[in-house]
Amino acid sequence: MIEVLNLTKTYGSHKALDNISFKINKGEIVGFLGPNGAGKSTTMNIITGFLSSTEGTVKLDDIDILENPIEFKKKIGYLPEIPPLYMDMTVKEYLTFVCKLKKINKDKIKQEINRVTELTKIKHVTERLINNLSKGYKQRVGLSQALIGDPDVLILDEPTVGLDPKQIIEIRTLIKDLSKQRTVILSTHILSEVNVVCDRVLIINKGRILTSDTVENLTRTLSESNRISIRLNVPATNKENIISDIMKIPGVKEVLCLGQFEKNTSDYLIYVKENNDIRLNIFNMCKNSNYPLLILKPIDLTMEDIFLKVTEG
Ligand SMILES: Nc1ncnc2c1ncn2[C@@H]1O[C@H](COP(=O)(O)OP(=O)(O)OP(=O)(O)O)[C@@H](O)[C@H]1O
Repeated sequence: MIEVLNLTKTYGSHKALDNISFKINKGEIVGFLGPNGAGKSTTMNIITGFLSSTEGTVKLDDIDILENPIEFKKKIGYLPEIPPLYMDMTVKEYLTFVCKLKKINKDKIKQEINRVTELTKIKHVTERLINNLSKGYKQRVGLSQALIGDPDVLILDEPTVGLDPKQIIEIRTLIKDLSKQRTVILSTHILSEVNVVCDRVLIINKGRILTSDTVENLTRTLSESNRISIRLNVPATNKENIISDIMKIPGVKEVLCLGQFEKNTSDYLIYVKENNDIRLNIFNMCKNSNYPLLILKPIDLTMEDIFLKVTEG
């Protein structure tokens, strides 16, 4: 388990982190979110031992980063936003170099490179120059170096930035696979990535942790009302009657006509008071009023909605 305890970091007179504390359990994938300048990189740099804190500490399975920095760092694999690669080395040369830096026993280096390149699925390119690899493959080489020494915790800074959609899916799948054996902290600006990859979200702003919960719980607690969108096979010229019929359903707060997206149809967004499931009522109202119902879809808060609600207070 990682424990961040009362971490404060000041740069001159500027407080970049203001007494933050959080815990991350073994095997969790946690998304670290925050606007620019929130303090994400500062936190990551302290957890990985690149920066020292002004106050507070970080513990990993009871090893304190300040008391035992070498043992602590052995347990952490870090992939910075720009992977630290030497372009004129082959993948094998580079990973051998990283093994030596991480003090892997000389006799075990070949075995270790085999292990990590199998995990990241780059075994077939180990003899190639890093410079000639695609961006997705370079990212896999970066992940491989983070995995050398089999660390318990992986810290990944924007691991999918700049990749094409196919590579993004591949790297996300890889991260999910890797997390089965270890804890992953992922800093990202791509909010949909958090939905797909993470078990939990930590939102930081102005050096303070604002919230830490599962996406599901955040969606539930932050929704002031549920929303349902419907499409009727009735032109928008009838919208006054339709809105008035929908408003008669108990639990409906507000109805907006969104316009026409298909010929002879109209779409409506219905705001419903909390804890009211009105889907059957909508269906029956449509049947009784002869409004053929083409689509009925509950709309959840997106990660963008959650992020804005939390960071804007
Ligand atoms: N070396 C430094 N000297 C002075 N101020 C710094 C230094 N590094 C960061 N800061 C400031 O500390 C605050 C937190 O910065 P940090 O880089 O941790 O934010 P971030 O959340 O990672 O932002 P981004 O998403 O833009 O990378 C910012 O206001 C930043 O300007």
